[in-house]
Amino acid sequence: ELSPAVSFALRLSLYCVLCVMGSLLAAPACLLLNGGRTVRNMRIIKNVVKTFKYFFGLKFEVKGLENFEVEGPAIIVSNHQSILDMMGLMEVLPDNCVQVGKKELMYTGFVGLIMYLGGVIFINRKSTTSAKMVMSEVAKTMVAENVKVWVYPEGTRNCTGDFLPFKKGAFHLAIQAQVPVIPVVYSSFTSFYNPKKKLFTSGKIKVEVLAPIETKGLTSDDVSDLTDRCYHTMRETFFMLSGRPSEAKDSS
Ligand SMILES: CCCCCC/C=C\CCCCCCCCCC(=O)SCCNC(=O)CCNC(=O)[C@H](O)C(C)(C)COP(=O)(O)OP(=O)(O)OC[C@H]1O[C@@H](n2cnc3c(N)ncnc32)[C@H](O)[C@@H]1OP(=O)(O)O
Ligand SMILES: CCCCCCCC/C=C\CCCCCCCC(=O)OC[C@@H](O)COP(=O)(O)O
Repeated sequence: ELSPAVSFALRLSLYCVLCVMGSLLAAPACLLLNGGRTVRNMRIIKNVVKTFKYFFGLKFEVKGLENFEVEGPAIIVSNHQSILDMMGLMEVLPDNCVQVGKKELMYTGFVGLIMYLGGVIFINRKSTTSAKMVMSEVAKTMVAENVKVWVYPEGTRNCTGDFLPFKKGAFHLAIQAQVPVIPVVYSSFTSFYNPKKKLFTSGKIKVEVLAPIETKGLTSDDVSDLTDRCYHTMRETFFMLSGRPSEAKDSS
């Protein structure tokens, strides 16, 4: 038996190797089949990434996939615990959906290349003005091109077993484009993955796609309310899926 710390390092290294090799494999396929940067490449990327879970003994239990079947574009928001989230993302990713990511990810070699080819929208988190400009451009193109956009509203990875406060960008975007918000919640990883404790074992992740929240008729005045509503609904679902009592329940 390997010690947990050695096992942690090996398994995380394997994840990185899989990501790089997967990207090496998928990039030519993306270029040959679809000719360049397009959301259609996400199907190829998704099929490659969906095999990764078997290497780590991870199981996904998904509920509510039918909630993705909205007419036209939407903003999908979900909690962000770790770089492993990429597997959970690809497990449920609907067609025609791109993600918002920090621009540093573009410079990770082949992995950055595959994100670029898949149509990932890169934002500069150090410049609010430029991030907002990119996002309002997205509000226009997502409607014109019938694309869904996946945003991690916590804005950074957070594996503490609770949520960080939500940033409002995703909700501005939904209201500007007048498209529904579809929340997706992943149960806590803390029982099988904890980088601080050097823990990474096999495990089960519960995923729930929640009912779409309409934004038709809402204005910029409603952004805070919409953000709060999503935050509370998702956090309550998170505690429920993670098998812990909900604080939110007590107060409502
Ligand atoms: C084949 C094998 C392959 C293997 C590898 C494959 C790899 C990949 C395949 C693809 C997978 C890709 C996965 C990518 C995942 C990446 C995840 C990330 O990188 S998460 C980090 C980046 N994402 C985010 O940060 C999104 C969430 N953040 C926001 O929404 C933010 O609000 C912001 C970024 C837009 C701005 O942030 P910040 O500068 O911190 O400022 P704020 O405090 O949030 O806002 C300041 C005020 O501005 C208002 N605001 C925000 N947005 C808008 C807007 N669009 N219009 C108008 N106003 C806006 C906001 O409300 C604030 O005002 P206030 O008065 O305080 O309300
Ligand atoms: C030439 C450079 C070579 C570098 C090679 C790097 C290879 C990287 C390999 C595997 C990494 C897998 C990346 C999967 C994508 C997951 C994206 C992600 O989850 O990014 C974190 C980001 O959301 C939040 O950032 P912070 O938590 O604020 O930080």
